Amino acid sequence: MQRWEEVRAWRKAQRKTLMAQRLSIPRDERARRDEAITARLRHLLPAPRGCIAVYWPFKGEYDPRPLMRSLHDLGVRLSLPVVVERARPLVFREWRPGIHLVPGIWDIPVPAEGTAVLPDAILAPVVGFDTQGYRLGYGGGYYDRTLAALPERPLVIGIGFEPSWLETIHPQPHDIPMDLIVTEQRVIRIVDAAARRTGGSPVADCAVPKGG
Ligand SMILES: Nc1nc2c(c(=O)[nH]1)N(C=O)[C@@H](CNc1ccc(C(=O)N[C@@H](CCC(=O)O)C(=O)O)cc1)CN2
Ligand SMILES: Nc1ncnc2c1ncn2[C@@H]1O[C@H](COP(=O)(O)OP(=O)(O)OP(=O)(O)O)[C@@H](O)[C@H]1O
Repeated sequence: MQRWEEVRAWRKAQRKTLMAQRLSIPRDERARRDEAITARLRHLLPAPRGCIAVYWPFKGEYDPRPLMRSLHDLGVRLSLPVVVERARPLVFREWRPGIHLVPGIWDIPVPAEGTAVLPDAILAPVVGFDTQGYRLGYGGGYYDRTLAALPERPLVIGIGFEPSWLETIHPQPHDIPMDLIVTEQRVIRIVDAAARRTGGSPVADCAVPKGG
């Protein structure tokens, strides 16, 4: 599959299947999977500094709200994505427990106001992910556009349930691979994500000590 029209139609069908599958997970089973993901993320994200972009869950995504509260208590600065303009990069606005949220695009709650922050790490909910670390989202291209526009590359952590795996999403030039994928069963590090993202080699990304 090469042509974008073909890939786009295929992705649309995959989204439909994966989302229906996700929404059919029974409530107690979902709670178990959510807890397992929360436990993994607590191990991965202990730093009481830095700024992490999270999200307000909808359509059966992993619910990061318990994690958000505990990270906040640890002193981590959190932010939520806001679509300020269609087909433009996302803006991340600071979130703290109790702040005023208003319905954004698709009625997803977003901070009513607040300054834009640049996250060091982004938790990105996925509809699907593939064996090379590429993300299938809702078709808006928002995360890809945002990553392409950010001045510095944050760590991108894709979050989803095990049945969201796809062999390939048929990556296109605009698709940016994630660094880590966390599911209820495992954490997968995408070894060459950074290299594929910049088009360089992994070696070129390493700091080389001067004079030796
Ligand atoms: N919880 C959560 N919040 C999130 C995201 C997310 O994935 N999860 N987003 C992550 O991106 C952003 C919202 N994403 C959106 C993605 C697509 C469309 C949208 O309008 N889609 C078109 C279909 C496009 C196409 O198929 O060509 C539509 O529904 O008409 C809207 C919002 C920001 N907030
Ligand atoms: N950096 C970019 N600049 C301009 N357009 C982009 C960029 N990244 C993605 N797009 C466009 O956005 C659309 C994204 O489609 P794609 O199937 O990759 O979305 P997605 O990753 O599933 O969506 P989302 O990230 O919103 O959940 C495509 O039409 C693509 O051309």
